Amino acid sequence: MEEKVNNQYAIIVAGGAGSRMQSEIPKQFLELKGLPILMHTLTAFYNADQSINIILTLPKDQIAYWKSLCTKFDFTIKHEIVEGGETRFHSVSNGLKTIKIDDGIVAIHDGVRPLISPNIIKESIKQSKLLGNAIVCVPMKDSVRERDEQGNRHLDRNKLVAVQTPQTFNIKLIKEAFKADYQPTFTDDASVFEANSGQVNLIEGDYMNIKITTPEDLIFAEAYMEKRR
Ligand SMILES: Nc1ccn([C@@H]2O[C@H](COP(=O)(O)OP(=O)(O)OP(=O)(O)O)[C@@H](O)[C@H]2O)c(=O)n1
Ligand SMILES: C[C@](O)(CO)[C@H](O)COP(=O)(O)O
Repeated sequence: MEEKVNNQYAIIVAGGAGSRMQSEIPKQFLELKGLPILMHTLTAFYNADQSINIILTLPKDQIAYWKSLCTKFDFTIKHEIVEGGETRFHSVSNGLKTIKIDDGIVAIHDGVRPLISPNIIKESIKQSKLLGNAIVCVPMKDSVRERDEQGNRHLDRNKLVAVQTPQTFNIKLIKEAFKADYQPTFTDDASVFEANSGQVNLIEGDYMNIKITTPEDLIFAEAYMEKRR
């Protein structure tokens, strides 16, 4: 009998230093409601679909620390650990290299977005299977301006969205896109995909799915988590 290949992957990128958080340990390991941020994130993917193969990128010098946290918190969700790279792009690239199949989907998600809901993960997987990719975003709430050497000008926010993760892709197509040389404008995976002439499909996200970047984000995240419970 032919063996059934599980072709759903998630790359959780947590290879950063968290310099804007200015904490002693990288922000992905800080505790929220008594559990390291990264454990909340991995749990959301596990709750969305237990069959997803989870790949976790970590700074090389933090791998032993993460393993010690897994023991301390008795964290048993299965995942493969991969060394992160110099930038987010390089961490994603390292994760993609460990996926040996082309026929399937991969959801790429920031480790520091622990409030992602399992329902949005499921929708992102469903739409990427139908359309080749699905990029989670939310409508802009603030008024926005563009500025450069010439000055600054109003932009129509009705045409703008704030991009979140997960960003989910057909594995073959995103691997192809990540063969590109790194550009500083590659701040997410959709921009890499688009540069390889890929049409990006947007799906509705959730304002609670914040990226924990600076200290005040921890306060919002705690409050959102409390509300969810
Ligand atoms: N070399 C890098 C840099 C970032 N990331 C990950 O990408 C996500 C989003 O990046 P960001 O919030 O900018 O994290 P940091 O790079 O850690 O933060 P900072 O820029 O403040 O140092 C995080 O989960 C981070 O760990 C990564 O995997 N590898
Ligand atoms: C991928 C991302 O979270 C989408 O909003 C964001 O672009 C990451 O940016 P950062 O420069 O790593 O903070």
